[in-house]
Amino acid sequence: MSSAILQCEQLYSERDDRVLFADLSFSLAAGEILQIAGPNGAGKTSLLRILAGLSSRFEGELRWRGQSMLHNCAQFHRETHYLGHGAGLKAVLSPLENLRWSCALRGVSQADEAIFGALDKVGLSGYEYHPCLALSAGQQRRVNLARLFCSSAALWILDEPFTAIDQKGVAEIESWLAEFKTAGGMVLLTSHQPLSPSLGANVIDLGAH
Ligand SMILES: Nc1ncnc2c1ncn2[C@@H]1O[C@H](COP(=O)(O)OP(=O)(O)OP(=O)(O)O)[C@@H](O)[C@H]1O
Repeated sequence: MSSAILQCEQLYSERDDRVLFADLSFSLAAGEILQIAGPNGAGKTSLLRILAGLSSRFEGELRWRGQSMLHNCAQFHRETHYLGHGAGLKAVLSPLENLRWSCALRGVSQADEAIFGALDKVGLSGYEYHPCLALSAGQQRRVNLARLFCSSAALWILDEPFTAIDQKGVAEIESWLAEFKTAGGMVLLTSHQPLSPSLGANVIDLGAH
């Protein structure tokens, strides 16, 4: 029996009569990281949005834990955390309020203590009560990333998680990916920069599809 938890088979998508990808198949098992690479406009965000359930512009088969997502997409979305390439924050709210709000939206009951812990982990200790509009682009991105530590998702879907992040921060994010992988988590991400070889990530280049 296959150990794959996420299976994507023969995916096809087009935009304005241009084929983004065709006959694209891949799978993810516990502890695997898959990087979707490719030039600007290749369809990386489109693919992640399809997987996150935000777009239905595709053909093909998606399965989660052996079942078609046509039948169990609710379970898939409960077990998945998607971070888009925008910061996805309410600018007038503080990091603490944003995280409380996103936990509530996901139906996760998370004590403020855990949210403070997540903000500390992403280097935002001391910024918990600042309005997000007063944070830098990189700090806003870190608030977004802190959401991952307030969820118990099995799969992280991350669109350009390194955007606006400083060099030390990139290494930190890679260490979080490594921790998550070691704990059996799965990661599907886009990035224009190569990942550290120590992560052992597989790569699919949409430019080649
Ligand atoms: N909202 C939209 N309306 C029309 N076309 C769109 C829209 N969003 C994306 N596209 C088109 O779909 C194609 C794929 O876009 P997508 O954002 O998936 O690429 P990408 O590989 O993520 O690019 P980048 O590296 O620049 O982020 C592009 O040609 C783009 O013009």
